[in-house]
Amino acid sequence: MRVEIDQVTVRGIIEDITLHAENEVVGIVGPNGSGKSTTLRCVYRALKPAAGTVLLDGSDVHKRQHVARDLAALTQESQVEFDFTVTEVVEMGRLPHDRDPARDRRVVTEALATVDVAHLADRSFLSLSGGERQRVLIARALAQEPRVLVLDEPTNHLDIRHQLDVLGLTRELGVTVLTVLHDLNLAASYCDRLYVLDEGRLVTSGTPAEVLEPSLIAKVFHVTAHVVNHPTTGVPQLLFDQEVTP
Ligand SMILES: Nc1ncnc2c1ncn2[C@@H]1O[C@H](COP(=O)(O)OP(=O)(O)OP(=O)(O)O)[C@@H](O)[C@H]1O
Repeated sequence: MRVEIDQVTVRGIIEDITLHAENEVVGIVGPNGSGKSTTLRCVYRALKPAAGTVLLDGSDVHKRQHVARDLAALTQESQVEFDFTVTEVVEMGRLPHDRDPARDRRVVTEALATVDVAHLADRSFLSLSGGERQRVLIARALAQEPRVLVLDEPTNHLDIRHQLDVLGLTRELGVTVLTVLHDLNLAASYCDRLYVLDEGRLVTSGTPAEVLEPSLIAKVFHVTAHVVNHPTTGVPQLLFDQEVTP
């Protein structure tokens, strides 16, 4: 599915953001407070931009019906307030779809296994660790069988193995994935293209190799970076000096 964010402005926070993604993994990176989450909020309809549009396959997300059948979001606000079991939480992902008990069960079981939480199926969500909760929330998003997956820092709380698992999975899904990532090396490894935000504006976009170069890193993040190619994948990775530039 095609996602087009066109000249979106949220007053005082982001200005004139344009971003396109279609059946690829697109990363949004940038310093704290640069407007990454705000941009995503306009996509999953938590915010209506003051100007600009967000289109899903050409139709305005704010006017479209049944958006939850197409789009799932794992957000900074994704929470479970009550004491549901893990299975119940993941089953919530099926709510946008017409009921089909056999299929629903199969999809939920598969989602639990995919993010390695099947063994927690009967546990209370509120009793889980931070990383376990995060994986269950990812399972809920997968159970929604979205064509667009919006992820705000999906690797939060995850150990390195589960970070790699979850990001690898986003590539295998073959759907449009829009993800905010703080770890630039993970972004370089798993994203087809990156958009860099700074102070609410789009600075540049392109493939990780095009975008993640030392002068851009210095300008946007105020650190000195060296680019090395990963010895087995050849993907550019960054090594940082410890000093922070003013
Ligand atoms: N509802 C709001 N009212 C006022 N300011 C807001 C609101 N939402 C966000 N902001 C401000 O807008 C800026 C961008 O916030 P946003 O959460 O989009 O940044 P971010 O790039 O996702 O940051 P981080 O990396 O810290 O998660 C921040 O300075 C934030 O304090």
